[in-house]
Amino acid sequence: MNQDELKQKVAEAAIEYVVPGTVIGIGTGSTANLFIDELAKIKGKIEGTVASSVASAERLKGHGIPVYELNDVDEVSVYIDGADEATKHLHLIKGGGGALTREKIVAAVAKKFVCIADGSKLVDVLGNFPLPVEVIPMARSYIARELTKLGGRPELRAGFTTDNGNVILDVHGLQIMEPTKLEAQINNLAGVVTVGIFALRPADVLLLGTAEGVQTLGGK
Ligand SMILES: O=C[C@H](O)[C@H](O)[C@H](O)COP(=O)(O)O
Repeated sequence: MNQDELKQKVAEAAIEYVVPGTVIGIGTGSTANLFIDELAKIKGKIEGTVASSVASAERLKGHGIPVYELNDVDEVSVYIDGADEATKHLHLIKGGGGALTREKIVAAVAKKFVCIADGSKLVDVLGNFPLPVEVIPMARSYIARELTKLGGRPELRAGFTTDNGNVILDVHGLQIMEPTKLEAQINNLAGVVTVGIFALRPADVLLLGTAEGVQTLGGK
């Protein structure tokens, strides 16, 4: 099976985690898009969704699936989203598509976070994938200097603005041995909106698409 077929398998498997009659949190990216297409087949069974990006909201609406503002819902039963890297501890790097801030917010609200990814995303140590950091534009140079002090090589994502009007620094060359510590450290820099490490609030379940089938890591 190729990577797209593996993504399709985990998108299908994630349907099992949809809680009928509730609001579902929806991630961003190619794997989340496949999940949205699967969700469309059972859209009558859910109350609606909250989306972590404008792009996902548009795709959901295109399927006729209700999309609510997060501020208008009391509860998100489950958040389903992809990742750029994941460990067996369910720590993640996210933000390859630039949606990390809204993703972290919806993940924080959700009772359960189900991460869906093809098996190539599983790593022993996070950091081979350049770590996305969303930054307020006026703080870009300062934050780049601070990230360099932490051992990384930040690169501005050229020509890209987030849904929140900010820029992304992609940090190369990090070996993230202590994800929770680095997440807190980078989040504490004035001007950082969000760092793409998801370790303080890791996934609860990781569904990995492999040639042998869908593997489940973490709780049910
Ligand atoms: O900002 C984008 C998100 O964090 C995505 O979940 C991540 O980049 C993985 O995307 P894909 O499913 O396309 O590999």
